[in-house]
Amino acid sequence: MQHRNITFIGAGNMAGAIIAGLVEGGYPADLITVCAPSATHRDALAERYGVHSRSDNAACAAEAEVVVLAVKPQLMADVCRALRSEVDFSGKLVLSIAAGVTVERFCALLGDRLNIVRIMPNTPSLVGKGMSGLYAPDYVTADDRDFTAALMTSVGKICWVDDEHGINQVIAAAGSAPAYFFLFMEAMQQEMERQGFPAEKARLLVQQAASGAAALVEASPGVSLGTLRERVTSKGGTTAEALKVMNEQKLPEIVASAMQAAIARAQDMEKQF
Ligand SMILES: NC(=O)C1=CN([C@@H]2O[C@H](COP(=O)(O)OP(=O)(O)OC[C@H]3O[C@@H](n4cnc5c(N)ncnc54)[C@H](OP(=O)(O)O)[C@@H]3O)[C@@H](O)[C@H]2O)C=CC1
Ligand SMILES: O=C(O)[C@@H]1CCC=N1
Repeated sequence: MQHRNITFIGAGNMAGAIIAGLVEGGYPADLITVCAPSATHRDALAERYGVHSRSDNAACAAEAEVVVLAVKPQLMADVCRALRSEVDFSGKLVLSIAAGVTVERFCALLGDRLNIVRIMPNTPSLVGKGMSGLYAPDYVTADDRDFTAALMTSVGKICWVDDEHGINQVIAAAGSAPAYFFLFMEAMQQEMERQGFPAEKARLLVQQAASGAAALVEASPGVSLGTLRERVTSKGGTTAEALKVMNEQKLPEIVASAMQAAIARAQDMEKQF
């Protein structure tokens, strides 16, 4: 892949996960700068991955070919206004990983026809197992799209969406989704502890079941998820009883409502931020 000079504005959980995945995947650390007001997170990334750590957003953005906006959505407008007063974004590629801040909003904040790609990543990028949705307005060049795709492919898999609303749907299915699985796994671990297993053993059982199931899905592209489920579910057996409880208590409906709530929140944020 091409290597460009990248500045991350924000050094939090998601920026850190992408930086870790990039550097561990071979992206030159020397080409990455991370900017945040306090030294705590950015210096930890600098120490761990060898990237540059600085506090001056505008100076770092001005020197970069690629600026990754990785602050919380509610701070994005203030951060962008401060950048715009000092940085000329023409000729730069801007990548936003924020939920709920649209291309239209970024153009209003940073300049018309801003060269921007919206990315919706997730934290498993940290271990090279990320899933990112990507959206770019029509005028973004093939070269910039290819660079962004290669960048995010180096920390996981990618999926382009044609319509910007697709980013909100990606949030529901991938950006927020690790937390759904963690909640499910936490509940399983807690029940095993109630059953008398020590925490460490309970976690191991749950962790291996989850990562094994995910690996099996990945290794069986032609097999539906329903079929994989059925292969575990012996007639009259234990799994059938467990799934009966989950269906009686409407787990599929709960999941659907939760995903719809994530999408609705992203749409609210688009109006708010
Ligand atoms: N967490 C996730 O799983 C995902 C998050 N996202 C998106 O990523 C973005 C960041 O989220 P997340 O990493 O979780 O947030 P965090 O709260 O972990 O990190 C936010 C970072 O922004 C920094 N920051 C605050 N103010 C400024 C400023 N004025 N200039 C530069 N940096 C600043 C903070 O600095 P300091 O280190 O000094 O506190 C911190 O490093 C959000 O927009 C979110 O929607 C997208 C997909 C998944
Ligand atoms: O919770 C959030 O808003 C962000 C976006 C997706 C994951 N975390």
